[in-house]
Amino acid sequence: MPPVIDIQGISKTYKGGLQALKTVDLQIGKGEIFALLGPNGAGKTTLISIICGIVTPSTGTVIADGHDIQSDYRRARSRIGLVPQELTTDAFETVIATVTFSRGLFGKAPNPGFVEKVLRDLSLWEKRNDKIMTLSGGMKRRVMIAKALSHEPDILFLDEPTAGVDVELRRDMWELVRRLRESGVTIILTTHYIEEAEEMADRVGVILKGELILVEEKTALMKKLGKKTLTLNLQDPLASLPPELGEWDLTLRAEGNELEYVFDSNAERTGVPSLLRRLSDLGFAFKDLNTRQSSLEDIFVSLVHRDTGASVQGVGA
Ligand SMILES: Nc1ncnc2c1ncn2[C@@H]1O[C@H](COP(=O)(O)OP(=O)(O)OP(=O)(O)O)[C@@H](O)[C@H]1O
Repeated sequence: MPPVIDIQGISKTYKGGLQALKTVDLQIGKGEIFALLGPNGAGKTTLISIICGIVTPSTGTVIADGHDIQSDYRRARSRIGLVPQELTTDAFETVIATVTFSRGLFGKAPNPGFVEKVLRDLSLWEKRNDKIMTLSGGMKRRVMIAKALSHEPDILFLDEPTAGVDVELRRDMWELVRRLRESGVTIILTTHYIEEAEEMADRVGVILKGELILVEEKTALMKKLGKKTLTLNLQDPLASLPPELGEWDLTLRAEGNELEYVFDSNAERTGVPSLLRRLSDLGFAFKDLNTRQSSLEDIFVSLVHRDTGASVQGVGA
């Protein structure tokens, strides 16, 4: 099946010379949930804006649902719904008028039944006659999604969909995204909440300094790069790491009360049994132990560190 979005050789240098995107090639399949991760300023919004035809690329082509976003803009754009990062709504209009008007902008015939369904799906029906300025921030964000869905797009972009919304609304949005995917909509989202990508995405792309450094199935990524951490709660605290334990990658935490060992869970020899044996030989007793699989966030942070040597800002819940 051909991809629903085909990005070939896209790059962007803004006026003034800043290269926001190096050459990006990416194909996204129909019905996929694709999460684009990256620190602030990595180029996520630039890439989304190019795919949606809002920013002109310096090189390359984007085909959305069979239509070239530049030479066949209107048809390509009509297939796409975009929920931008910024809340941009007509504050004095009612919810229903705004969403109905958005549909008209794409040349779609009026369909009050469809608008009602969108508003009900987003729990906005009760608020349909309220002016947007009177709504809470979370409700306004729902209105942005309703606007983006008003013309029945089959590709939906969500740029930081849950930034600044409470946990309950975030869960509601995840549920909505899943329902949309079940109805065949392809979803591309950018997020700073890695938990969001971990929860929902089929595939993950990591963008750093304008470069797409990795695109991978989420489960494969977590399996491949995932590490495990073994934590031992010591009976008696240690002042420092004994040199006899030098062959293991250990860290002393909690004022010497916890010994942490990070290991590759896919490796043939994890080093766990030999570590436990050595501890016992040395007479170090422990009260408890547990292991934890690394999260997508751990993986992301280590990737960013590896590539930039810098700390990651603005990442994480
Ligand atoms: N219109 C513009 N003119 C010049 N430079 C721009 C413009 N828009 C973005 N940039 C620059 O391009 C780079 C990428 O920005 P972009 O907004 O795409 O990043 P982002 O990954 O979406 O970041 P964030 O997570 O902060 O939203 C940044 O250095 C930004 O300052």
